[in-house]
Amino acid sequence: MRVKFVAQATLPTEWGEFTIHGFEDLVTGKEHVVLAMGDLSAAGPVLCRVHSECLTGDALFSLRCDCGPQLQYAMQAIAKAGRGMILYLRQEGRGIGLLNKIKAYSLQDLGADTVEANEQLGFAADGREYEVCQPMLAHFGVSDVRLLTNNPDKVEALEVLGITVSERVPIETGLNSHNESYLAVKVSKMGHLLKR
Ligand SMILES: Nc1nc2c(ncn2[C@@H]2O[C@H](COP(=O)(O)OP(=O)(O)OP(=O)(O)O)[C@@H](O)[C@H]2O)c(=O)[nH]1
Ligand SMILES: [Zn+2]
Repeated sequence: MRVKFVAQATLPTEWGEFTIHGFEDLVTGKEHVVLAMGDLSAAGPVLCRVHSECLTGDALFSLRCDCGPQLQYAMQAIAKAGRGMILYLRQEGRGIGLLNKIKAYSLQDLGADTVEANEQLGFAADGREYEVCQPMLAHFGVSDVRLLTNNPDKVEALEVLGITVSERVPIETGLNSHNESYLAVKVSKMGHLLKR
């Protein structure tokens, strides 16, 4: 088994009451969480966000990226729908870890873009993997999702795992003057589907 469910509790937020479910990743040792709301085992695809950890954006209000606003948007959308889930995966910095992401930011301060900085450090542009999503979704009896993402690779990664992505729901938010070129590179080099 890839993950072990450990505990759950209520998590009241500004937008409504979620439940938080903690999982131990038995391959990486990471502690992942799911925020859930509503009856996930009911019929019909579940509104779902697979969010990769970004300490700087999710918790420290950084304007370098769009992660914080995307997380808030997803929580609000799920609260509005009354049903949905966020898989919060601890793969910081597209899998390279927090300290390497800070090294990458340092190279970006000198002119590299988000992809070049990773490559200069000897990493792939995106080192994330999504295998852990399959057993986490299965824990909730979910096999069909409406996925909040702009990243087609993420849709494909879930489909390869046997998860049905009935719909890709765009999550375009958080544009500011500091992340404009960063988001443009996600479109031009990483294939993200952003209209702006
Ligand atoms: N290495 C690196 N990681 C970054 C950088 N900016 C954001 N991240 C990480 O990227 C991850 C989020 O990935 P994104 O590319 O923003 O978006 P996505 O998850 O692929 O796609 P969406 O579902 O549309 O949000 C988080 O783990 C962030 O910590 C960066 O400049 N360098
Ligand atoms: Zn971020």
